[in-house]
Parts: sequence; C-alpha cells; structure tokens
Amino acid sequence: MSISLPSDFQSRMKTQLGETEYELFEKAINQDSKTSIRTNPDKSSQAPEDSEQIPWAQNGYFLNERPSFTLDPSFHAGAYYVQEASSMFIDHILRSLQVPKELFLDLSAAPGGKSTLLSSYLGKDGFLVANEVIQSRAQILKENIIKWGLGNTLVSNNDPEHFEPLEGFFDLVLVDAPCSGEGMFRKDPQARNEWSPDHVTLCASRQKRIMDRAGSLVAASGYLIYSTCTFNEQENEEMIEFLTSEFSYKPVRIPLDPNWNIRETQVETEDGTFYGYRFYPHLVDGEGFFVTVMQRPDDAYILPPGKIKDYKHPFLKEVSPKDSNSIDEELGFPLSGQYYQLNDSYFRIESEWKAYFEKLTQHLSIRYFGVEIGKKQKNDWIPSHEWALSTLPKNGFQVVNLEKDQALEFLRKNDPVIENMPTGWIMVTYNSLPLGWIKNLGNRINNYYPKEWRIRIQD
Ligand SMILES: C[S@@+](CC[C@H](N)C(=O)[O-])C[C@H]1O[C@@H](n2cnc3c(N)ncnc32)[C@H](O)[C@@H]1O
Repeated sequence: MSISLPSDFQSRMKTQLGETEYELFEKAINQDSKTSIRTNPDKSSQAPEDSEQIPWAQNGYFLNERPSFTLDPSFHAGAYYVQEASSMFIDHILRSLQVPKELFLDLSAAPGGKSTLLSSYLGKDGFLVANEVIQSRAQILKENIIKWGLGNTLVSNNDPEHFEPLEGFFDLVLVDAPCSGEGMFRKDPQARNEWSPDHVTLCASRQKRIMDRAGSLVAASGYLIYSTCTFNEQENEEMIEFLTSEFSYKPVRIPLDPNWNIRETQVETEDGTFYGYRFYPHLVDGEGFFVTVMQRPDDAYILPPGKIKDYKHPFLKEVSPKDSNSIDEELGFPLSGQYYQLNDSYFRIESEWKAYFEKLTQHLSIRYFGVEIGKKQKNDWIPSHEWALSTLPKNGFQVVNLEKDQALEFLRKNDPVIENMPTGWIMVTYNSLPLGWIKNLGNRINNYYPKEWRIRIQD
C-alpha cells in the first residue's frame, strides 16, 4: 500500500510550486526513480551497457534496468558507485569552477557517494578528509573508500565540533547535511512517515549547529558547498541567510544548461545575491536535491599545516623518508610515498600531504588513511585486502582472473574452485579488476576476503 504524503507537506509544496505544478510534482514522486551509477575512471573507463550519460556528471550514467549490484563482482571491486543522479551535480560544480585540487573536507560523508566523487576529482593531486560522526556509518564509509581505492583519502569519525582547531585549514568543505529528506519520499516512501513541520525545524537547527562550525573551516579563497535532499526553504535558502550573517563569503553562480531543468533560486543578502540549485523530480531524472556554493574572500584566514617536529602519535609510527623510499622502490610504486605503521601494518600516503596528515592526526579520530599495504615478515609482504583494491601496482604477485561464478564464491568467502592454481599468494581478479587475495598452500586454500564484507545472497 502506498504511503500518502503528509498534508502539511502537500500544502507547503503547493505554496512553493503553485497548484498546477504541484500535481506534476506529486505524480512524479509516486513513480519509480531511475537507477544511476558513477563509474570509477581509475578502475574502469567503459560506459555501462544499455545506459545513458547523465549530462552534468562526467562519469555518471542512467541505467535502463536495475541489475542486482550485489551479484556483480565489478561492484565489489569498486568499478562504480550506485548514486542517484542529482547528487552528481557536485561534479559539474567542481569542473565548472575548476576548483584547485588541494585539501578537501567532506564533513557528513557516509556512506561515501560524494566522497568517492571528490576523491576521483582530486586524483593524485589532492587529499580528502571524509568524516562521519556516527560510528557504524563511518565503518561503511571506510569500506567504500577502500573499494574506490585511490589512496588520497583519510576517513575520520568525529563530531563537527572536533574540527575547531582546524579553522581555515581546508580549501573546500562540503556539507551534505542530515535533513528532513523530502527529496527521498520517492525512493524511500517510509521517509514520509517521519516527516513533520517540527522535524523540519529540528533539522534546520541541527544544520545551523553544523554550519556554524563548517563555515569557519574554509581557508581564504576556498569553497563551501552546502547541500540537502530536501525541498523546503527553512533548510535551504534560510541556511544561506544564516551562513552569510555569520561568516564572510562571496556568492558563486554555477553555469546551467537550460535543458537540465535545474531551478536556480536567489537569496538577497547584505553581501549580495547568493544562488541555490534545486532539483525537482518532475523536472529532472533524479531525486530531490538542493545545493549552494560560496567562496571565502581572498583575505580570510589560512591555517598552514606547520611543521610537526618529532611526530608522535599514540598509535601511529612514522617511517623515515629514507625507509619510505626503499619500500616504494621495493614494491615498484612511484617514489613519492610516506609510510606510517599502525599495529605493524604499513600505510602509504603521498609524501606531499605529510604535514597536513600529521596535523589532522593531532585532532581527529582516524579510521583509515591512504592505502594499507600490509605487514612485512622477514623479507615477505603479507599483503592487505586494501592494497589489492587500491590502484597501486601489485608487482610480483601471481594473478588469476576468475569467471563470474568463481568470483561470487570468492566474495562469499568460500573457496573458489580453480584448476591448475599456482601456490603462494594469488591476487584474484574479475574482468582484470582486483577483488582480493587467496593463498594456495598446496593442500588447502585460504581466502582472505574480509569476513565482514562477504556477500550473503545466492544467485
Ligand atoms: C545526507 S547524509 C550524507 C550522505 C553522503 N554525503 C553521501 O553522499 O553518501 C548525512 C550524514 O550526516 C550525518 N550526521 C548526522 N548527524 C550529524 C551531525 N550532527 N553532524 C554531522 N553529520 C551528521 C549522518 O549520519 C549522515 O551520514
């Protein structure tokens, strides 16, 4: 049985859209949404079969059918992320503004849709902090960042308040805020039951608390992006008013193709006209979404990372630049890595981000960073699953490419039946995409797929 739209919501939307347009909106919100994915250009450059390009996202595609993603090994290999189309507008924002690839923060990042997009945009040139306050969700975020595999991200598990010592530190801060979720009424009809005018007010005051901190974290000339998946003005336009009353920001206008049917909204403030972009389901093949962008003035504060002498951390041990270089050389990586040890395992980041990383570790609760390579035992490496899924080379290991059935067995953490398998460590792949490790000991096989990731459904 379909869940009806709350009557207060209906009357608010009628005021926002007018009666005639409201009917189109209501019809659209009760229809199925289109499935879309964003491919990982560092793993797979192919457009999916039977798909159509999303005009505002370079690697975004609408699929003509919704497949079972769980039963597609490429999904587990991080070849793509399932993301609704409107959210991918962030890609258009970054590219049209040519935002410099520096230090980015995604403050409310789980499960990682926008973080994986930011990570791809930054590539080898930038570094991303993907933060999530809820512990269990930070775990899912970590998993998705590992699968994406670019090694340019740190996952933290902090309340926005914990970022206070990092004011003026980030070149871009994205806050995809927890909201009343009106834009999800189509995809998740249960969300209709949770909606009430009081809930909207509660969400707006929580957003103010978050933005009160987030607004201060952006460095001079940096960008602040605020988004929600809700339609109302209280959580959107009013947040622009709030931000501009609390902080000094300049408006940013994003070029739009009129065929996209994205609605621009304007907010008059003492600092000029600011812009927001709203996605309605009767106008766009995506879910409800709102986003605004603003820029910190050039004379605002910048917090430099400084030099941390004799880096000390209760858990992390720095590997000297000389030893870091030797590891890169041994493993055939670009000679630009800085390593750290955590519980005897080695983690690699690009050395360019060393000072930034070390400053971040002084203040944040780190869940993952860079690429975990594995442990060293005498002269051998015990490779980590994270390394397999990363885009770093895996030189010197044997590789076995699996058929789909074998790959699914591996992902269920069963032992895939493979003929003429060599002994030792083997990286298993599907369509040449790394899935993980097995070790053939001759009389038995060990499957190193992480048990908490294993898939549980049958074909
Ligand atoms: C809309 S979701 C983020 C979706 C994510 N950006 C993506 O694209 O996959 C909002 C996130 O904010 C988190 N959150 C909840 N309360 C918060 C708070 N007080 N401060 C910051 N984030 C919060 C939620 O746990 C949730 O993961």
